[in-house]
Formats: sequence, structure tokens, C-alpha cells
Amino acid sequence: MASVLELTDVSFVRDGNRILDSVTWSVDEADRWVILGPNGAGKSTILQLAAAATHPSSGTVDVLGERLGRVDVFELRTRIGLAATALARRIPAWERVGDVILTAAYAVTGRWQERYESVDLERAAEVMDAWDLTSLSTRTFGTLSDGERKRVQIARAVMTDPELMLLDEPAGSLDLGARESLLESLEDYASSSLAPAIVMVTHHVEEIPPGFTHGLLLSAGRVVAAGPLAEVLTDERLTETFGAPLRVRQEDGRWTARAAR
Ligand SMILES: Nc1ncnc2c1ncn2[C@@H]1O[C@H](COP(=O)(O)OP(=O)(O)OP(=O)(O)O)[C@@H](O)[C@H]1O
Repeated sequence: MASVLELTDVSFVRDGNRILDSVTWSVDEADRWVILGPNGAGKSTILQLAAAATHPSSGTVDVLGERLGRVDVFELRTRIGLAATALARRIPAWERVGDVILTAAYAVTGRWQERYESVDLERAAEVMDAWDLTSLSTRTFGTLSDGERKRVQIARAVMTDPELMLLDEPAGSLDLGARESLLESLEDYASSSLAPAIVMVTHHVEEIPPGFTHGLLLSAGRVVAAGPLAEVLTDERLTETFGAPLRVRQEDGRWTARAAR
């Protein structure tokens, strides 16, 4: 199986702090990974490397077969879908949802031309339908709830038909109903044979959608465990990752964790 992301002995140092320490990790095209770890573990930094948004201090990062440092990252980034709150801040509050999705095909925010290809209009309609956004298509982005905004961010990334999808805390800050509804959509997306490799960052095992296959546990910039979810999500490894005694359970494809007593 082809590897879409490969980190080999990667360290990332900023202001004298070793944020990632000798990380070796690889993602195949059919994988759906979750990166779990406490605040400051280095999860977002790994996502930034995978998004070709930064370079390692040492070691090598290969994204979609291209080595960072030897490739035009602007070209490479067009092949990667990234849904992150920091990016959503660039979406103008006055832009209509339909245009937020549609303009992804042109890698811009803010509608900039009045004539779009019909193939893009059809694709935007399909994506909005899949992510339950059709009824919101004429609403402006600034009037949406957090849950609706998260859906729009993901749909915008899906619209570009990426070869690697990166999701930074897609369910963070959502209420229970919005979280469950988003996880259902992510489960549908992850189960499609047409979907690309997916890497999702989260703090909570409860936010892992059914159908996700692998887990990378990070603590203080180091890999605690990486592999199939059932092998890495154990009491011992979660306890080591979060530095507190934890017990983890799986039921109907969903995970829960709580303090061990
Ligand atoms: N450019 C930088 N300069 C200095 N320190 C940085 C830089 N980027 C990240 N850090 C630090 O590196 C550590 C890891 O950050 P990162 O955002 O990757 O962690 P995270 O696991 O995603 O955390 P969180 O769960 O809180 O979002 C943090 O302590 C952060 O303050």
C-alpha cells in the first residue's frame, strides 16, 4: 500500500524547546488516523508538517511522495485538505456558505469572480448535501453556530478533492448534539472508498468517529504508541500518554475513557 505521509526521525525545535523528538510515523492511503495527546504534546505541530506548512529541524518528512525541503510547497499544498480553526478565521464573516465552499476550488476566500464552471457548481452542491449544508447555503458564515462552521471548514477542504485530509480538532467546542451529528458525517466520509487518507487531531477518545483505523499517541513530543486503534487504545498506554490513571472502553465502534478507580 502506498504511503501518503512519512515522518522519519523528525525533531522540531523552537526557542530551544524540543517540541517533537525523534518522531517516526507513516500513514498509508487507506488509513484513517487519530492523533491523541494532552495539551502541548505536539499534535498540531505534526499536522503543520503534514500540511507542508512548516519544516522539521531534523529528520525527513515525505508528503504524497514529495520530500519537504525539495519540493514547491505551494504546489504540494493544493493536494492536501486542511480543516483547522486558524484557517476558518480567514473566511470573511459576510461570505455566503455556498461561496465559501465553491471558492475552495479556486483556493481563495471571498467570492472573486461571477462565472464558475458548471462542474464546480455541481460538485459544491454535492459536497453541501453530504455535509448537511444545503439549507444554509445562502446564510453568511458569520451567522453560523460553531458546529455549522466546523462543517463548512471540512466541506471546504473536501471540495478540493484532496489526496490527504487533515482535521484539527473538528469536534472541539461542539455541544453533544452537534458533536454526534458531525461524527456521523465523518463516519460516512471515512467509510467511502473514494475518501483520501485522513489524519484527525483530538484530545478525546469520545471524538473518534467509527471507521477510524489507527491511533498515534503523543506525549511531550514523543510517540508513546502508534498502530491499529485496538492495539494502542489500552489503559496502560492512555495512562502513560495523559499522565493520569485512565480506563478506556470500546462499544459499538465508539470509545470512552475515564479515571481509573
Ligand atoms: N513556533 C513555536 N515557537 C515556540 N513554541 C512553540 C511553537 N509552536 C509550538 N510551540 C510549543 O510547542 C508545544 C507543542 O505545541 P502543539 O500546538 O503542537 O501542541 P498540541 O498537542 O497541538 O497542543 P494543544 O492540544 O494544546 O493544541 C507547545 O508547548 C507550544 O507552546
